Amino acid sequence: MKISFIGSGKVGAAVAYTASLKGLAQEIVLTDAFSDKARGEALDILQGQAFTPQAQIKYGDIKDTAGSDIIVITAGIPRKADEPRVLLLSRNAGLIAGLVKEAVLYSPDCILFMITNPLDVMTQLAYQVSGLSANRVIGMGTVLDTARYRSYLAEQFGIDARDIDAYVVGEHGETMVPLVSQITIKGIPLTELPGYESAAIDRVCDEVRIASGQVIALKGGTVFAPAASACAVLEAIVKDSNQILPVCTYNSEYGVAVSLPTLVGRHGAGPVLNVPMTDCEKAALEKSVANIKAYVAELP
Ligand SMILES: NC(=O)c1ccc[n+]([C@@H]2O[C@H](COP(=O)([O-])OP(=O)(O)OC[C@H]3O[C@@H](n4cnc5c(N)ncnc54)[C@H](O)[C@@H]3O)[C@@H](O)[C@H]2O)c1
Repeated sequence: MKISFIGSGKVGAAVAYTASLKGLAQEIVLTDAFSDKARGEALDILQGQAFTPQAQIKYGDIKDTAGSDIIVITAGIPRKADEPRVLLLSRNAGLIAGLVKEAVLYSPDCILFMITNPLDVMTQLAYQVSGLSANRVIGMGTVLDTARYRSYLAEQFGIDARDIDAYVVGEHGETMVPLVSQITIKGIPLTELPGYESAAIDRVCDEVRIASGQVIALKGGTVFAPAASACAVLEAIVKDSNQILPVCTYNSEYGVAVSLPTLVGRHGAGPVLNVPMTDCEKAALEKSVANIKAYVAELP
């Protein structure tokens, strides 16, 4: 398994490091517009190899990514705490279209894993310009928002986050939809928990919506939770586990890339699974999809 990173900034480097700790690849290639950055991050990971799973850790340019099984796109300009992710659209669209086309030339059989924001628009763009089938262009989507949702619910109710089934769907952005009606803990409805109160869920949903901005304001960027979330997706692909993750893929029903619970395995993503929703949640998802479509319409 060869995993290459286009962009070795804060997130790219952290995902590569986490992937190396999990032993997800035999070969990891780091690239960046600033080649010294890629080289520095690769050497830093390499120098810990005496105590981590063995892999070839390399740096280079796009040619060195040739024959990759997975290409992770983390290049681009991140947002500031008070900026919406969509502000990055004009900054990142041209850059990402060029990088995706070039990467696929060298790795025509790859799975593209998009992390650059605005995530949904960049996933749609990558699908359009790559020529790859929809199942091979996967955005991190609301996997990170879902991780935050489960983590905050776990903290609120004093339970293990891994026991919680709860999803955030829709846009990885302001109109994300934390699904409240279907939250279960190992199959038991959340409403059965001692101490359950609906106001607490509302507070958690509000916290999830502002979670990213809060971390960016405090430390300049989100790094560890994105790395854990990205590696959950990479692991599902590498281990062909058919795990259900709310990744972002082009959805023919909606006509745009959007995040919904989806099976993820060695073939990539799909099929998308039907999650029961209340009328209110369905309406919020429709609004979120409309928002993504409006942004996609702004693509040059
Ligand atoms: N989808 C998510 O859940 C999620 C989470 C966190 C961050 N992000 C996004 O990931 C992206 C990266 O964030 P970051 O914090 O690592 O930013 P960063 O500024 O630390 O890293 C970006 C890197 O991209 C590189 N780069 C720029 N142009 C390039 C090019 N043409 N070729 C190769 N490399 C190039 C830069 O040199 C830099 O090292 C941003 O768009 C950010 O918003 C997404």
